Amino acid sequence: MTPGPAAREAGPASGTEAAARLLADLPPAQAVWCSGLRKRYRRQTAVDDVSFSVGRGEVMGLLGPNGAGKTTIIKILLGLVRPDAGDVLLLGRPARDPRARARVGYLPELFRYQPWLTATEVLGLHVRLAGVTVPDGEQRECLAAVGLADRAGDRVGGFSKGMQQRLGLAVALVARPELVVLDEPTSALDPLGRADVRDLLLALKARQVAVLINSHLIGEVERVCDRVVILDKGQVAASGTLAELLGRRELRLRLDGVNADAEARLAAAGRLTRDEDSFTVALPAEQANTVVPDLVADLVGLGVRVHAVEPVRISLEERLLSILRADPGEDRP
Ligand SMILES: Nc1ncnc2c1ncn2[C@@H]1O[C@H](COP(=O)(O)OP(=O)(O)OP(=O)(O)O)[C@@H](O)[C@H]1O
Repeated sequence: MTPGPAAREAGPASGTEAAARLLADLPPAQAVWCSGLRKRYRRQTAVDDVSFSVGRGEVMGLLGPNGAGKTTIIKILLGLVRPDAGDVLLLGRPARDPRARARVGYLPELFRYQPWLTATEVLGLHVRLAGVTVPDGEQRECLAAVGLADRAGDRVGGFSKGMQQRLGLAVALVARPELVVLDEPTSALDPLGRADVRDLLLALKARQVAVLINSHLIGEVERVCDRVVILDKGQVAASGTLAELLGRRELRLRLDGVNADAEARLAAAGRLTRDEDSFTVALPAEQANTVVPDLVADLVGLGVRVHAVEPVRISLEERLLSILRADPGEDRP
C-alpha cells in the first residue's frame, strides 16, 4: 500500500503504527459475535451450538420458554459462565477482556444492590468499577431517566422490587456503555415502567448503542427489537428480523355460496383452513400485497357472496407459539 502524504512527512511508520491505522480505518466490530456455544450442567444440556451476532445500534431480543438457555447464553457472553465450547467477541474483543467488559452495561435477572447505600452512591460505585468518569449531573440524569429522581438520596434497602429494577437499569446505563445486556428488565415493573424502558431502549438505539434483551413480554420485544433469536431446548429454533419472521400474512374471509371451484381457488392462494363460513388463507409473504383484489374478483365471478375480507399480520406471539409447538425435526413454520 502506498503511504499517504501525512505518512511520508512523518517518515516511515513502524509496523505497529501502520497496523493501528489499518484497524482505525475498519468499521467498528459488531457489538456481539458468538459461534458454536455449548454448555452442559451434568446431564442437562443448557446451550447447544448457538451462534448469532448483534450489530451496533441494533436491538436484539432473545426469546424462548423457561429453561431454553437464555440466561446461560447471556452469562457466557459476559464471561460469567465458562462455555464447554464456542467463541465470543464483545465489541471486537474476547469476552474476558476487561476493556470489552468496561464498555458493557448489564442488568442481571436477579438483581440486588447494597441496601446500606443510596441510589446515588450505587451509581457512583458502578461508575468507579467501570473505570470511567461520568459527571454527577449526568449520573443524576440517568436516575431521572429511570424515574428515580426523587429517591436519589434514599437507601436502596427501602426500595420496592420495581424501584430496585429501575436502579439496575440506571446501573446498566450510567457508564456510557456501547452494549447493554438486559436480562428480563421489566419483570418487576408496572405498565408505566415498561413504557419507560421502551423509550430508554429507543433512545439507546438512536445513539447507536447495541442492546441484547431477554424478555417473556413478547409484545414489548415486538415493539422495540430489530431482530430476534428464538431458543428452544438450548438451540436456535428461528432467528431473523421481525419482517422476516412475521412476513407471513393471513387473509380472513367470511363467505357464503362457496362451491368446490371457489374452495379450490381459495386453496390456490395459500394454505386454507375453514370454520363454517369463516375461511383463513395463509398467504405467501411475497404475494401478500397483490393477491387480495384478484382473489375477491375470482370468488365473486364463481358466484360467492363476500361478506368480509380482512388481511391480518400474524403477531410475534403467534409466530413464537407455532415455532415452539412444531414437532421436533419437523420444518419450523
Ligand atoms: N447453575 C446451574 N446448574 C445446573 N443447571 C443449570 C444452571 N443454570 C442453568 N441450568 C439449567 O440450564 C437450562 C437453561 O437454563 P437458563 O436459566 O439458561 O434458561 P432460561 O431460558 O433463562 O429460563 P427462564 O426463562 O426460566 O429464565 C435449564 O435446564 C436449567 O435448569
